[in-house]
Amino acid sequence: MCIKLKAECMLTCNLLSLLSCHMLFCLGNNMLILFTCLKYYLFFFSPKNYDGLVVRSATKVTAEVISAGSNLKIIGRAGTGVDNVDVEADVFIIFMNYSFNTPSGNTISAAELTCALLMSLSRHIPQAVISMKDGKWDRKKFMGAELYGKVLGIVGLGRIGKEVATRMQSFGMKTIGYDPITPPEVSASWGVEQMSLEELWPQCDYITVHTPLMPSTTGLLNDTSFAKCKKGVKVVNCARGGIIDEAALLRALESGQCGGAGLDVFVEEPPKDRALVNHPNVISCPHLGASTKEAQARCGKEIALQIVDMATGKALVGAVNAQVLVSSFSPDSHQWILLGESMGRVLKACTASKEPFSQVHVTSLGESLKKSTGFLSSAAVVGLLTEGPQKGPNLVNALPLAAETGITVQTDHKDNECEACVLEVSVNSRSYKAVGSVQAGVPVLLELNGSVFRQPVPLTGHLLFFKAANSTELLLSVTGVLAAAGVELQSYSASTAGSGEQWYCMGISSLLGDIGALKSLVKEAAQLTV
Ligand SMILES: NC(=O)C1=CN([C@@H]2O[C@H](COP(=O)(O)OP(=O)(O)OC[C@H]3O[C@@H](n4cnc5c(N)ncnc54)[C@H](O)[C@@H]3O)[C@@H](O)[C@H]2O)C=CC1
Ligand SMILES: O=C(O)C(=O)COP(=O)(O)O
Repeated sequence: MCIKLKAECMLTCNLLSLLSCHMLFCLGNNMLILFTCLKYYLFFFSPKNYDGLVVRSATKVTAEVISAGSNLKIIGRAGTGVDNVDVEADVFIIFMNYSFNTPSGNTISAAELTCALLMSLSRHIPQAVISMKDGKWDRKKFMGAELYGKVLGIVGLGRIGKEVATRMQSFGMKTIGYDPITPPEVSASWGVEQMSLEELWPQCDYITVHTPLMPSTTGLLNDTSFAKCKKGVKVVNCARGGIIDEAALLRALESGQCGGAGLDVFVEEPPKDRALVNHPNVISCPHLGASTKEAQARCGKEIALQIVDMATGKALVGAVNAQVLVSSFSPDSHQWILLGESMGRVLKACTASKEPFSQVHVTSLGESLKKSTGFLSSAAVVGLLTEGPQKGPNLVNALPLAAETGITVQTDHKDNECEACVLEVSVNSRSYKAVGSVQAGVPVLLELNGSVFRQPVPLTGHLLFFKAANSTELLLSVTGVLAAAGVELQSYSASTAGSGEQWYCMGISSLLGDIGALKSLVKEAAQLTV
């Protein structure tokens, strides 16, 4: 048993050797993780086959991708920015995936590339290289300027901003900066004096941005802020395309307000509009900040360890619903989760009223299920909220989703001798109840709305439930309807004869095309596939 890996694209393969050694030996689960940095991996792989997805920045993990991944439990971002993962698409998605990233793994690499771009801008190195390859010897054209004594403005004083600052200080640059969160005394301890952006713009010879891309940082450098800068200011963007407004930058380059730009990132990658890339004062890279052997090895190792930790129940402090998710990886819990979900589906199908549930009560019975009440209730709510066979709520988002739709979920535990799960729901002040257990590794239904089944009902395959008055003809009539519809009876269980009506459950070869055919024979009927 192991985590199986599928890698897409050569760039991710170098992660793989590290990842595989961690994953293959650490886990007792059978998970399939897809590593991809292909933008359109969906066209090649069906995400529903995977338990996990590990991406770099090029793969856009959209709401569509996430909802197509019905088995998806984890999205790992082997890198810093998570702007390519749509974690806030809607409530079905917010809690669905336990999303990791490896923020410090590529800090040094991104910082070094930033410094390289700053140096290249000051001495026109890339342009000089091209000119030499053209057979020229143009010493005048590439007159540069020292970095020594110049002022570097760093917008965003997080991990990368700090590393850039300390490196550029060794060139004798004065480093000033702005960050709404990093305290000024902290940045001062590594040599960066903080000030407002209004104060910062006019002082800088060079500006480098190191913030995430967010609404508040989109277009941080725009026409207005460029106008406040020193004429000829040089800028570097190794963070995300759009933090420096691309149209404003082009205008500033053309007017000479901006003397040069070093760009590793673009709003559109690769950029279709090549005006910036082709500008003589722009030097650019195809998003290479994290593309070093060391950064990829670190990010690969970190994401692998994070996934292993998650799957083995460690390092989950502060994660929403993490315990539920962890339990879903444990083979022991798996059948109980299936039970909870199946019971939810049975009660939903067998509830005569189609009104929404207002209250759900889940009780775990038996010492060994003491710690299972949480995931049993999530699983039961998944079953209760699932509409048809299509993908709906899942273990992680079920409880928040129930709360949002006004359903109160209560849980309880009782140290009975037997192990069982009791699910009760209220609809319009009527309550419905199911009791189930796992017997010989199979989820079974023991009781439905007060009727105790003589034989536990295995909750697998196609099931037909009906409630009817106890009579000798009933079974013959029902099997007649099944036979007429070409449906085979595979198993049968009746509840103990109470007074009057009883619940029956039949395992059938396929669902009836028209359950209404039973109308004249039974009081209530429902069919479902679990
Ligand atoms: N080119 C590449 O290959 C790479 C790019 N990156 C990008 O670099 C960015 C920064 O990475 P880290 O330094 O590791 O992140 P970080 O989270 O350590 O630092 C970001 C800093 O930006 C600050 N910030 C947020 N809003 C701001 C605003 N309006 N003005 C000024 N500062 C603001 C935050 O307070 C934080 O201190 C990432 O978000 C990522 O998009 C990261 C790695 C590689
Ligand atoms: O870590 C980041 O934020 C990056 O931009 C690096 O992206 P990558 O993993 O190289 O596609």
